[in-house]
Amino acid sequence: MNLQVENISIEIGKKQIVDDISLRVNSQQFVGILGPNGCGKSTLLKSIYKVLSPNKGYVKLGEMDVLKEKSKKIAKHLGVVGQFNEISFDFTVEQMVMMGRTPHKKLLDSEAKKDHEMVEQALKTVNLLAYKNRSFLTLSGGEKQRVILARVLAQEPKFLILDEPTNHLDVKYQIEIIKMVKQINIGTLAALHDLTLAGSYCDYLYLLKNGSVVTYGKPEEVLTKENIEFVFDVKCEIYQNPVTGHIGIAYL
Ligand SMILES: Nc1ncnc2c1ncn2[C@@H]1O[C@H](COP(=O)(O)OP(=O)(O)OP(=O)(O)O)[C@@H](O)[C@H]1O
Repeated sequence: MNLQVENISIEIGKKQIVDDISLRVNSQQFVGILGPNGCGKSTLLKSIYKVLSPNKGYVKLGEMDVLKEKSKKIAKHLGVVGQFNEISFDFTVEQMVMMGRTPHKKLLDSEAKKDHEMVEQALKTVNLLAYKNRSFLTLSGGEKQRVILARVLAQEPKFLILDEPTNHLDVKYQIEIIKMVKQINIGTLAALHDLTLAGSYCDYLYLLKNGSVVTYGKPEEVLTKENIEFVFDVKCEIYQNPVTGHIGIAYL
């Protein structure tokens, strides 16, 4: 499924947080949003997954007008991994992942064989099957993040929104999660902080500053020393990593 975001502006308490942003993610593309803390990445993503109403603009997911469509219909197609995954009541890992099946069920539907199979498969993928009866609240930050990803996998989405999906994860799981998401091979829009990771795995990047898009394009077009200094206020040199062949960044 593809995503089209047109002229989104979001004002919160008279402050312009997102200023006329348009972007596109084609189906099967992995697109990254980069920018400093507070530049509006999460706020923009929230407006796409309907937690926040923009003041202006529209969002199309496939043929659906996201801002007008019912949340349940959107949830059948759109999976979201947010930045904070805290919950107040405790659930087991299995119950948390089963919640991903909710958009596919009718009112009072019980859990069918297929739901259990999907949950098991998703837990296997994130390497947490052995944790299925553990209490979610007792997990580490990285384990929680993987459970949330399993919940999204069980949801069988056609498009993914990820807000710093590698938060809390050690280097092994950072890479695994990104690879896993790429393997699902559906349109994905992800806010990321790690520029090297973004440069290695994203097909396309949008670079934000103060709520606006500064530039966009392929990683090698966006991750230049001039753009990085302008947006993040740090000096660096860009090189080709001799081992991976991807973009390397040496901060000065
Ligand atoms: N509900 C709110 N009320 C007031 N200000 C808000 C609200 N939500 C976001 N903001 C402000 O909007 C700006 C953008 O926040 P946002 O969370 O979108 O940034 P971000 O780019 O995702 O940052 P980070 O990289 O730190 O996660 C910040 O200055 C934040 O304080």
